Amino acid sequence: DSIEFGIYTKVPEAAAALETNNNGILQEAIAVVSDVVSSETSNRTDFEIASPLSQQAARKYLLETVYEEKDFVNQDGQVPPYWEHRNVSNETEIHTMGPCYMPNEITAENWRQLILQNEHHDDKFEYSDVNPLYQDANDNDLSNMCRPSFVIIGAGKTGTSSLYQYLVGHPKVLPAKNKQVDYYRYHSENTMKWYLSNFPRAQDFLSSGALMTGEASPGYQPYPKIAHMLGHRMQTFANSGQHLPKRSPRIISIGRNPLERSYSSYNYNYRDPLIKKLREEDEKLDIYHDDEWYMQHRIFSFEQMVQAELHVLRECLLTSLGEERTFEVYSNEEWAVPIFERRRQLGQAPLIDIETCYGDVVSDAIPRRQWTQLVQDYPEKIINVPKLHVVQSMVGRSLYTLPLEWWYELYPKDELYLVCNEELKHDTANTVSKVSDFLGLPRFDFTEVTSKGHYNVGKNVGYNTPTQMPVDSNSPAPAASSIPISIELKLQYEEFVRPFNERLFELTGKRCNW
Ligand SMILES: Nc1ncnc2c1ncn2[C@@H]1O[C@H](COP(=O)(O)OS(=O)(=O)O)[C@@H](OP(=O)(O)O)[C@H]1O
Repeated sequence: DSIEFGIYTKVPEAAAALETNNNGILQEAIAVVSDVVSSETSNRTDFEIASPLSQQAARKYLLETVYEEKDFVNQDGQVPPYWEHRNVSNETEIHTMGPCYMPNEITAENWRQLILQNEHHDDKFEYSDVNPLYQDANDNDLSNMCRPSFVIIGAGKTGTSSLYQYLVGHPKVLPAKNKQVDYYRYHSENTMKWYLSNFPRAQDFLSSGALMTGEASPGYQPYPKIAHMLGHRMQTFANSGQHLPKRSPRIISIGRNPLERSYSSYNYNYRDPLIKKLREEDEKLDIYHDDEWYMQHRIFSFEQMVQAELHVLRECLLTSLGEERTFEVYSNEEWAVPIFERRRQLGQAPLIDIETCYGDVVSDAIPRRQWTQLVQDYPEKIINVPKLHVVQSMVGRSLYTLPLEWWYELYPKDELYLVCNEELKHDTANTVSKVSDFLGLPRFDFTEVTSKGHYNVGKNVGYNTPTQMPVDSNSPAPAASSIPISIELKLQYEEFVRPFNERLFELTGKRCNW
């Protein structure tokens, strides 16, 4: 009775609908007025509780309880990813749940409950529980799950952990289960459902009023196939029966002084874990050596490794070898061939997959051609480490433009953003603010968040357990001048990387101080 009272008094069209038996309009009307009705009577009927909630009504609730219109368009007129939605008549409207798939069979009552239940959340977000081994998980049902709105793709050792921690410090950004989900790099055989289970759920968005979540996996950037797969999968699953906008997340990349990045990677991916491992083995035999001893006897120096790699890269990139090998690898990729062709016609630099430069395994002892001489000259030194692909490309991963040229081919230019590590270091809060503006987030003062410190500094090992270092403690990263490399080799290195830096600045329209 109370429902009918509401309809007849508040929505005259519904009365007409009832008379003509037009059930569709009636349902809509019921949903729209149900909150008015519920405030008028505490005795709601079962009929109302079970009525399906229309998108329009759901949005109305959201705006009354969780969001404000101004959340959906920031001070620069930017809309956070996935919140903009064009309806059938091509008018822009806000999508009901932005990056999230609507909970299944949502009714007026359980929608209200979702919001109410979570009103007093305590920053602990829930993540769905999807077993990665369960390959048949039904990707058609992604209800309740939410997509990342940004992905920090790299480069490794440029400050990705810090930038991620700073961004999730924004009150409207929720963290992923781990900073580094690595889905497209190490788990791409898993379902999309598994990937999304690494992000907070629709309930968490509703309870906190968040606008987005995201992740940071520096293993994505170097690989052209990941550049393609990420966009392709996100768009394929965009609709999943719910007509979400067919968009990809925004892509963020950080560049850092190339030599400093190489040195950070040398320490983190090679020297430190290797010393740790060798020392553990020696300790079992009651032997103790200091770091210097290991550096002298068991570990290749930074200088030696840079020299070996530079040799291979010159051979590959200063000739047409890299181009030819890349073409060979990608000539069967449907998505890549037209890009090659178009660039050729426009006279643009050919795309290169730098991984093709390093060649195959030579033997058990020599995992890559570039180290042949080194391993023969110093047989007691060790080159095989667990993250060998990172070590083999210590210089290569500082040639940021090579992979990014692929990403820029595959994503709209205004959905990609380059951060300079040096700006992140010296003008931290401002730099994070600019990234936040790019993401369409409402303006927020990051000073308190960024002053907590630097993450994943120096000797920290483990991508998912960032160490935090106060910003005012001694600056973590060594200045380029204290990197153990001869002046001659440093000059060679710098001369080699310079044209690639320039290409990067031109590509991105942004110049860093190196
Ligand atoms: N705020 C800020 N500004 C500039 N630089 C910073 C910042 N925070 C961390 N760092 C330095 O970044 C290095 C770690 O980078 P990542 O977190 O991307 O590493 S990882 O690839 O995820 O392991 C690591 O470099 P090194 O210390 O030289 O190894 C950090 O010291």
